[in-house]
Amino acid sequence: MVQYDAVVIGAGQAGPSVAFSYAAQGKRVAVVEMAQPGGTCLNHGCRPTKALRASATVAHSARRAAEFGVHVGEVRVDFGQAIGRVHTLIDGMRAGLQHALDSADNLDYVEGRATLVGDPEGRAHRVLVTDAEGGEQELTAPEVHLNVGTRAAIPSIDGLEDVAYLTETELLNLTELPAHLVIVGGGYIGLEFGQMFRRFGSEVTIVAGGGIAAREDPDVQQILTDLFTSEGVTIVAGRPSHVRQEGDGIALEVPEVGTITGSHLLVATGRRSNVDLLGPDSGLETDERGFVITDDRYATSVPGVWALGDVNGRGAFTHTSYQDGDIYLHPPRTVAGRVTTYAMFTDPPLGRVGMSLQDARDSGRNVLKGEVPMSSVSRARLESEETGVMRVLVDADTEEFLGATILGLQADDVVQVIGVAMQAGVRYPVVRDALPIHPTVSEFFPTILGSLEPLA
Ligand SMILES: Cc1cc2nc3c(=O)[nH]c(=O)nc-3n(C[C@H](O)[C@H](O)[C@H](O)COP(=O)(O)OP(=O)(O)OC[C@H]3O[C@@H](n4cnc5c(N)ncnc54)[C@H](O)[C@@H]3O)c2cc1C
Ligand SMILES: NC(=O)c1ccc[n+]([C@@H]2O[C@H](COP(=O)([O-])OP(=O)(O)OC[C@H]3O[C@@H](n4cnc5c(N)ncnc54)[C@H](O)[C@@H]3O)[C@@H](O)[C@H]2O)c1
Repeated sequence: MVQYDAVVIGAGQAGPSVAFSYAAQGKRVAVVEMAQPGGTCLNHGCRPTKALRASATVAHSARRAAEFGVHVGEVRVDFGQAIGRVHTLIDGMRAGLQHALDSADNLDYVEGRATLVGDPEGRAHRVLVTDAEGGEQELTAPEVHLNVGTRAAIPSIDGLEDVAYLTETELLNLTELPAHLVIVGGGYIGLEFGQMFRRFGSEVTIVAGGGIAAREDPDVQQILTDLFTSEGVTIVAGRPSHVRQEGDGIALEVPEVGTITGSHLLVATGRRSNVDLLGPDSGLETDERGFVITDDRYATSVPGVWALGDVNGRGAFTHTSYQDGDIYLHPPRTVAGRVTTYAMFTDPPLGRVGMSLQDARDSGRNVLKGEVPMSSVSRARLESEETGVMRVLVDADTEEFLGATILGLQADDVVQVIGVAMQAGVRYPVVRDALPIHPTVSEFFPTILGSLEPLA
């Protein structure tokens, strides 16, 4: 049994920063990781997908080059090379983190799956670590920090377990381009991968229960549907009832549509919490979705155990997870009142913060709406990127920002103008009257905020 001052379980976004900070204060810390340091984001999430997206964007721009008076000849995608670039980048980033974990004083990096095995004497938590060969060691500490994240939630579809389906992890390990990628799920993962693989040259069919980008406003869903369709992606609304292997490929029965066949099947139907991997004796209270319940400084129902990142259900993004670590390390900061700004990295991307139109209608507040189509935004016109819309919602009585939906050029960055204003409690006339840079997308916020109308 090895004693520590703290054990961090999971080397995702929040865990390493807590561990490095503790170790720098002279506390003895163990970081237990069952897969690879960097967690989902670094190894099979944000970073490899955005690196791969960069190749897809280049292919798309090259195909459009003649529109801009640039002639590049035939565009040929070498998927092996594109994915090789991704792995080189990611391996380098992971090696940097691994080196930092291995070389920090007072910090032990322990490979294996951690289970919480109870606290019979009420003094220290016991963490059992089982490595890939079945070897076990026990660690004890008065403090345990959970950063165990989530994994792909696999829907119960008849026959699914008998076919070679992919999650994002296996998809990113392909070295050859799928001839026809069928994606179940039209959320972030389905749309980001769907557009990329289509731009690489795969046939792509998205089977979206509830439609694509189901949480967004109908006009946003329609713009995305039109965009994807124009690029040759097939979108069908429905939920597969049955899946089977058919020759080298797969066949899905979708009651609303019929049979869909493809060479590869990606399942992208949401995430589930990894709290179950901590074993049956963790004693942690969870919500109805299986996420760990915490207070505003991440304390769980078990004294001396904190939960940071996706596993606490307070965010589902790298930036929320990373910030959990930062907030935790800087008391008396709390997560209460955090404004979560986020983006879906289609091209063009969708930037979101706060209320959608439906949320605003449901709020019962006196809401004003301002919007412009991207086709009116001069920067977007100059770059021939006219797809999308900029929309801002404010409270007419309090002048607070309520939300923004920006679909279009640079929306992932542009939306942060409103996100920061909301977090800072800035009233909308301040942004309306601020001086913007020309020609940028953000320069349209004063225009939008100067022409607000009551929400119908
Ligand atoms: C394809 C994809 C694309 C994404 N793109 C974006 C994006 O562009 N922007 C964005 O903000 N977010 C994105 N996300 C979401 C983002 O990856 C997650 O929100 C983020 O990684 C959560 O970080 P975390 O540290 O909370 O958990 P994770 O990154 O999941 O880390 C948890 C770690 O804990 C380890 N672990 C779990 N249980 C145990 C155990 N019992 N013992 C030992 N170790 C354990 C896991 O192996 C893992 O390394 C994407 C996700 C996916 C899947
Ligand atoms: N850009 C980003 O920040 C980014 C990118 C990728 C992933 N992520 C994170 O990963 C999470 C998971 O992404 P995701 O796309 O898997 O989930 P999601 O929740 O965004 O979308 C899943 C979709 O699958 C549909 N669905 C569920 N079961 C189905 C079934 N049986 N048949 C057909 N459709 C079905 C749902 O209706 C939903 O629209 C996101 O919520 C986000 O937190 C973030």
